[in-house]
Formats: sequence, structure tokens, C-alpha cells
Amino acid sequence: MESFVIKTPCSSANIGPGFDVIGLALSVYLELHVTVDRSKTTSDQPLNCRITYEGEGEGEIDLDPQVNLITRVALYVLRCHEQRFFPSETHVHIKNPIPLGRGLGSSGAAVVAGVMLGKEVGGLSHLTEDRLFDYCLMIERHPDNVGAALFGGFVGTYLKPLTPEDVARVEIPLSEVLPAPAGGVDTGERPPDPPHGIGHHIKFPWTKEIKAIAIIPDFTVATHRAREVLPPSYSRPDVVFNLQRIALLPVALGQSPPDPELIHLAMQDKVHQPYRQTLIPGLNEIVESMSPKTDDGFLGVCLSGAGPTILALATHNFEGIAGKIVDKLRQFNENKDLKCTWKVLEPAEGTKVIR
Ligand SMILES: Nc1ncnc2c1ncn2[C@@H]1O[C@H](COP(=O)(O)OP(=O)(O)O)[C@@H](O)[C@H]1O
Ligand SMILES: N[C@@H](CCOP(=O)(O)O)C(=O)O
Repeated sequence: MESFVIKTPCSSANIGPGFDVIGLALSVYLELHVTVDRSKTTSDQPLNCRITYEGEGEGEIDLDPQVNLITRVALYVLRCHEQRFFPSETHVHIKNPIPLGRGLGSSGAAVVAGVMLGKEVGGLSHLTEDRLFDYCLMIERHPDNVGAALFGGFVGTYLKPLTPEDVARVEIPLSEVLPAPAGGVDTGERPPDPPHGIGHHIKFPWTKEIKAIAIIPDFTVATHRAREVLPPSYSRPDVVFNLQRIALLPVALGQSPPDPELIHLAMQDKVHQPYRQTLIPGLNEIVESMSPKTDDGFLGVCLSGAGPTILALATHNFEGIAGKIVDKLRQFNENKDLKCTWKVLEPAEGTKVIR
């Protein structure tokens, strides 16, 4: 019996001005506890795989390996390598503490863990981390979450200009990359291989005095919905505003001791947050009302990913800062008793396979 654990961090994408570019892996981990019993030459499980699940989304996430995002992604990797099923018999126990649809990269973590699962059960040791990134980008098409979850730390991610043929390949509809389960019928068709080197990343320094407070309201915002509210184009002043700040952000967050005024300035955004505040009542008021002058220990604040989680950076006074943000969220939400949880998180290592 072979067994191993795949551990993948959650992530906070964008971090102010870095829409679709910057990602921060944080210390809450999706774990896949995998066993492969190759002595069982036949299996009555669909695709030879049994899934069990605990944690966020328990009872809600589908445990059919043809439907579950993690196993569908693993199958995509396997099928690109002429393997149509999981090895007999695979058991994947998913432990998920990452809340779903809250802007903490649950789907990015699921995609990265799924790609790693495909690599491990398929014996595909030639797949490097960079190549795994290509597979992730065929599924989650913005690179910030999957880049952070795969490589870890505070990362800048970018997509390489592709040849017209490769552009056509990465624009293949997701339904062809991860075919919907057609009544369990396996057509035998090989899915499209990812082009090589779709995305790249660079690691930025992060000074250890800075902690990330995630304030997580008890409602969901689906990422695709939060992308639909964004405009198709931007004014030059708004683009220049973000460019000026993104040039500061990686330096500002790497400096020790941190410079609160610089960080506060560097975390402002005009590309996604102003449009998403309709989905996250109180976001604008939080951003406008908090500063290092008014709030002890506070460095800056932004929407985490597509929201609704709010990410505040601070050196101390975590409870005071989180409490103020929770109060504002309740003040502007229809539900004045809106439940919110908060956690102080640290930058995390990337995806690991533990044997
Ligand atoms: N551990 C998981 N197992 C299976 N599917 C998952 C898992 N985590 C997330 N997902 C899928 O991703 C969806 C959430 O993705 P998304 O809207 O992008 O929000 P998030 O900000 O949490 O990434 C869930 O509704 C679910 O379909
Ligand atoms: N850059 C993306 C990030 C989405 O992150 P998620 O954690 O909400 O899935 C965006 O802002 O749309």
C-alpha cells in the first residue's frame, strides 16, 4: 500500500493594486490523504477512485471522482499521459479548512492539489513545478492564486505572450479541458495538452514583522460573478494609479522595519475593488476609513481575491483592527448580525508531497 499527503496552502490574490498578478500563499492548508492499493487489481469504485471529505464544504462538495474538481483535474493530467483512470484502487481523503467562495483561493488550492495528485498517482515524475503550473493555468486562468498555492510565499505572476497556435490551445473552452461527466461515458479522447511555459512567477521578499489578518464574512461571492462586474476597459488615470502603486508594493512589504505610510499607499487600487464593492457592502468605507494614523499597528487593507474576505496587514493590535472591520461590514450589510470570523495568518510554503 502506497500512501502520501499533498498539502496546499490557501491564497490571497491581488493584494491591492496587483489584480490578476500578485498572490500571497497563507497558512491554512488543504490536505489530500491519498492511499493507492495496487494489490486490488479490480475496483468497484468509479474510475477506481473513492473520495471521502471533511471540513469546509462537507456534504456540499460532490464525491463522485468524475464531478469533484480535485479528481477531475487529476484525471486531466492522467489523460494527457494516456492514463484513463486512477490506479486501482485509489482513496483520496480530502481535509479542507479553506472556506469556499470567500476569496481565499479554495478553487486555486483544489486545482493545484489536483494537478499534483495526477502527477503522483500517475508516476509522472518528469513533470516539473513549472510544467505543473501550465496544467493549472489550463483550468484556473488567472495565475495569481494557483501561482501562490503552487510555489508558496509572496509572488508576482505573469503570462508569456504565446504563439497564435498556443493562444488557440489555452482558449479552448474549459468544458473540453475538464469534460463534464457525460453519464460516466468515457469517450477515450485525449484532452488538449497545455502549451509549454504559459505562466511564470517571481518571488518577492516578505518581512516577518507583517502579519495578514483575514476577516471572513459569512456569505459567498463566486469568483466568476465578481469578474463579471469588472469593466472591459479602464481610463488612463486609473491604470497609472495602479502602476504607480504596484511598483512600490513588493519593495514596501519586504522592508524591515515596515514603513506603514508607504504600505498603506502601496495597497490602494482602482482596477477591481471600486467595482466589487457592490458585492461586498462596506468595502469602500473600510478602505477609506482606516490608516496607520487612525489605527495602531495597521499597515494597509484590501479585498482578498474576489472577496468577500477582507485582508488587513498589521504588525500588532490584530483584535482591534479585525473588530473595526467586522463592525463596518455589519454596519453596511443588510444583516446587522452578519457572522464574521477572523484569523491571523502568515505567508506559507508552496505545495508539498509528504511521504
Ligand atoms: N476542496 C475542494 N474540493 C472540490 N471543489 C472545491 C474545493 N474547493 C473549492 N472547490 C470548488 O471551487 C468553488 C469555489 O471557487 P471560487 O468561486 O473561485 O471561490 P474561492 O475564492 O474560494 O476560490 C467551490 O464552490 C467548489 O466548486
Ligand atoms: N485575480 C482573481 C483572484 C480570484 O481569487 P479568489 O480567491 O476569489 O478565487 C480575481 O480577483 O478575480
